[in-house]
Amino acid sequence: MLRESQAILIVYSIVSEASFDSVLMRVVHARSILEGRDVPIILVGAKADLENYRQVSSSSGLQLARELGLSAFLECSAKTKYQVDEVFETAVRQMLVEKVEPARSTEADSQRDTEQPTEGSVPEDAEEQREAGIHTEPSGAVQETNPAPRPAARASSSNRCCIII
Ligand SMILES: Nc1nc2c(ncn2[C@@H]2O[C@H](COP(=O)(O)OP(=O)(O)OP(=O)(O)O)[C@@H](O)[C@H]2O)c(=O)[nH]1
Repeated sequence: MLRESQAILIVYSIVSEASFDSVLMRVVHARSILEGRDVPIILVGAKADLENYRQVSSSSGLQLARELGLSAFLECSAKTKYQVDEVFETAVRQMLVEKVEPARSTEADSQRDTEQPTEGSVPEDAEEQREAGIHTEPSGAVQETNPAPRPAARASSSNRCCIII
């Protein structure tokens, strides 16, 4: 299952430092199974409604995602539904730009592809972060949805997303 995934969500709980500490191990494990395939890995901090019990800051989540070269970082709450849709939308968006099937690009396609803005690594500067799609939510939660640059491609009907909790 993991081997055939086209997007991977690695989920920890913001109220459990132990679950956050296990992220590195889970990313290493996922990458070892992917054997070099460039599959987007998205880091998700769950139980974001439990702000009063928070053990892992949003900035720690974002920093780890950056350090590990992950594709995106978000926090969500299954209980309140906060950003749950965004997690899956991000996964799908990332899958659609992933090299799922080599695109048979036409001249028009290649022209369009080269006109798209180049998305890069996560900047430190606040203004650049805003432009890059990193949002600071009213709750203070940081959402980083800017993907690392990936080749344009076509989605296949058999796209799979694997969630590691
Ligand atoms: N407050 C809150 N509780 C949640 C959320 N998601 C899950 N839970 C609760 O966390 C407990 C475990 O949820 P599960 O869905 O079983 O998750 P799990 O990964 O199997 O279990 P844990 O590792 O114990 O969290 C249950 O009591 C859930 O109701 C959330 O977003 N907010």
